[in-house]
Amino acid sequence: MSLRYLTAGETHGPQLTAIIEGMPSNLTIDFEELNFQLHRRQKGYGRGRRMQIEKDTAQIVGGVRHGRTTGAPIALVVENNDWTHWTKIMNVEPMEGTDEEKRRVHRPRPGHADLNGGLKYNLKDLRNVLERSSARETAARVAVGAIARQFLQAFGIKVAGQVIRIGEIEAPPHQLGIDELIERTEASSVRVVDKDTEARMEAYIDQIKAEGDSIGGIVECIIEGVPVGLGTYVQYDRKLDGRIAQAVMSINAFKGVEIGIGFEAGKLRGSQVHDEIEYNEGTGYTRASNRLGGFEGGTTNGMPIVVRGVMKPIPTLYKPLRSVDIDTREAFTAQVERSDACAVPAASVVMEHVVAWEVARAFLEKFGGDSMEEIQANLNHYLEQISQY
Ligand SMILES: Cc1cc2nc3c(=O)[nH]c(=O)nc-3n(C[C@H](O)[C@H](O)[C@H](O)COP(=O)(O)O)c2cc1C
Ligand SMILES: C=C(O[C@@H]1CC(C(=O)O)=C[C@@H](OP(=O)(O)O)[C@H]1O)C(=O)O
Repeated sequence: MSLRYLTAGETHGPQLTAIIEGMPSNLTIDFEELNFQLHRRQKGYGRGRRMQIEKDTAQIVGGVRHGRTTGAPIALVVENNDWTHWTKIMNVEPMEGTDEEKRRVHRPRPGHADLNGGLKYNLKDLRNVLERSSARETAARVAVGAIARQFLQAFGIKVAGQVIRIGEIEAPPHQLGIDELIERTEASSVRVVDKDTEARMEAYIDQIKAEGDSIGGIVECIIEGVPVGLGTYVQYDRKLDGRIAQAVMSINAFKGVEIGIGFEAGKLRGSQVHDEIEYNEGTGYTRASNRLGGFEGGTTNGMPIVVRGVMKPIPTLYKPLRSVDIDTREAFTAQVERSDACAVPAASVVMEHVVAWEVARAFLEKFGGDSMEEIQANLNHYLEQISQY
């Protein structure tokens, strides 16, 4: 059985819940680090008022004893502080003439899941769609991914993320190593490495917000220290680049994904794209460059995994777009719900965690075992084998 998880919970309900199955025993859980990852997801310039209400922390309510995993399913919970303000709206049926009726959502927002969800599940209060389609759910996914991240870290694998673009403003390229990248992006309100870009992005987000509009961008995730041989070319659904692409596309508002130079590859010649193979005593086989972002044949090649994702602008607009009222079928502007103007920095943290999860899953498939010790022994054996190759 491979590693898997499910989440449940509504954005204005009491809590988000996740169950992880397949984590080996004897992984030490650093609770402070887990909560730090949740905190990172809440930050970022352009977020709305909700992030001032929430102070996300995960409670682990199953599968961990004395700070270590036991091999049993891990259950975790992230409470919604906002629930106290929403209890009545969430619990009382919105009947005509009541206060709750005023909070019923019936003018779907273009770009959000409202109308599709209403039609598909036959729901006349689109709040039932909004509650689950909200990116609040990504708090649970970051909590899950933070455990995967700790699993990877135990084998020397590091994860970083950065914002590459917000709307018209692109971050200039840099040559920083992963540790410095982590340090610099952590100190930035928009998760970029240089202060000038940060200031320009902040001013740009302010302007967009003042105009009642929203903005998206491009984010990048880098995973370093991954051994060669995760994923495989032998079956379509075991290709790790494909699984990572699915994970990235599953993040709310993501409309595209690329690995390495991605779409650029369509413009260049083979000689400008493929990474030449070298052999060094000590480190073994390596590549002279990493344009293919760590993958050939759906399999890791030992170079850092580099993934980019594009996030569309936030659908809820304070200056709303045209829509149709589902009660009357008459043209109306879309409903305005409290909203972020830009969540690209937060989305970069989400991306780190969904990618880390997929890499951890592939790592366990390759070096499978029920305890951390067994997996370490399998890894050591494999590393010895490839050093002889
Ligand atoms: C971190 C994050 C925060 C988001 N915040 C908002 C928001 O405040 N308002 C909104 O309308 N959409 C927000 N979104 C986007 C919607 O959740 C998303 O567009 C919606 O679920 C529809 O799914 P789709 O865009 O993937 O098709 C956010 C997305 C992410 C990743
Ligand atoms: C709650 C989060 O993001 C929410 C994502 C979201 C959406 O429509 O996706 C809409 C907003 O919800 P609310 O109306 O409650 O403010 C965001 O705040 C979060 O990221 O934790």
